[in-house]
Amino acid sequence: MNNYPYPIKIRAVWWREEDKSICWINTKELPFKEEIICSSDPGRVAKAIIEMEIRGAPAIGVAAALAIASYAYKVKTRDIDSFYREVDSAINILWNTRPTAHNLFWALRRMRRKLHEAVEKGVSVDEVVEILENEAKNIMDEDIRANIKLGEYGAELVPDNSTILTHCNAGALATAAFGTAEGIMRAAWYKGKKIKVIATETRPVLQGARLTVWELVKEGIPVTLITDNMAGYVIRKGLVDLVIVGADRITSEGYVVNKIGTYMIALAAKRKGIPFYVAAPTSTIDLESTINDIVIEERNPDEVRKVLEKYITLPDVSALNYAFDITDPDLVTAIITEKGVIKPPYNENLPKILKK
Ligand SMILES: CSC[C@@H](O)[C@@H](O)C(=O)COP(=O)(O)O
Repeated sequence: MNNYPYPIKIRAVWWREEDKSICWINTKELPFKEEIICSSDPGRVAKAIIEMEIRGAPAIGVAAALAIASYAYKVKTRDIDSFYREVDSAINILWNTRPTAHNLFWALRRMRRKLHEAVEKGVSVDEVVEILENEAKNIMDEDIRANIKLGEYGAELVPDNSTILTHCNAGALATAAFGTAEGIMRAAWYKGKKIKVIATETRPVLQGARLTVWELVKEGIPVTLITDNMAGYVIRKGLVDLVIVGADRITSEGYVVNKIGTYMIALAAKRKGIPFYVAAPTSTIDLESTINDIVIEERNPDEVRKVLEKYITLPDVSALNYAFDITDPDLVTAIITEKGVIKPPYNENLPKILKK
């Protein structure tokens, strides 16, 4: 297991075998400090997700699954019904952390299904614990493999010597490893394509400036940082050949929910006539949902009033803090998944690809 065709230099979340705990790199501290935290407490992992120590839709899903597996080892009771109730309430704690990232619910549903099936079969608590560990490890490994696969599909769409604009962090730190949008950049880079990246800073949490820049520098891929409000101008000026972003949720019609600011970039790309690609594993696609079901997370307005914990405005000014926005399907050139590149019409082609 774990034979990946490319170097895996950065992991956002992983399993620590010695004490069956989940570990993560605290992205709140990057790029200044590489702090590793390990825990088996679902409440602690939930806090890490809410406060964005762990963030990025696929990473959140993997972390939630590993947290459940780790907690299962710590449950004391050997009575299967009490065990079921305790693990089920841990699932609920993680369920109520961030409302937009589809991968969270997808991963927790998988864990709950395994728990339910095992208990129905009448197996022992120790066996269920092992089943949960295997399922969580599968979710993690599948995420890494999906990113590599979609990275390879996407790399074929990246011209040599091109400049890619990306928004926020859809990198290794937003997934179990390798990244989605950045997975494409990594695959293109390892295949020898000379690419350059323009990264937006991504206010208010600065994932682009703090995380994307750190990752790309570590990889040796040339990166230039811009403020979010420069994106329109650099696209208009012809400094960008293509845009690649990640996604937190994709609806059945092909609406893309991604980091706030994505929509403005998609509009500018359309106007300029350059491709706007969305990179996401199929675990981000929710065929059951339509645009009416999307819940956009609203975070503490203090994130907008502050930069790196320091107020930049009057502390009591009214501020909005939508964490995500919605990009219409007609602005999306293609959705790149581990099952292939999906072109419009998305309402017809998404279900076809997902059934593969
Ligand atoms: C691969 S996750 C999707 C990303 O493009 C992006 O929206 C993102 O970084 C997630 O947001 P975050 O709020 O940091 O969890």
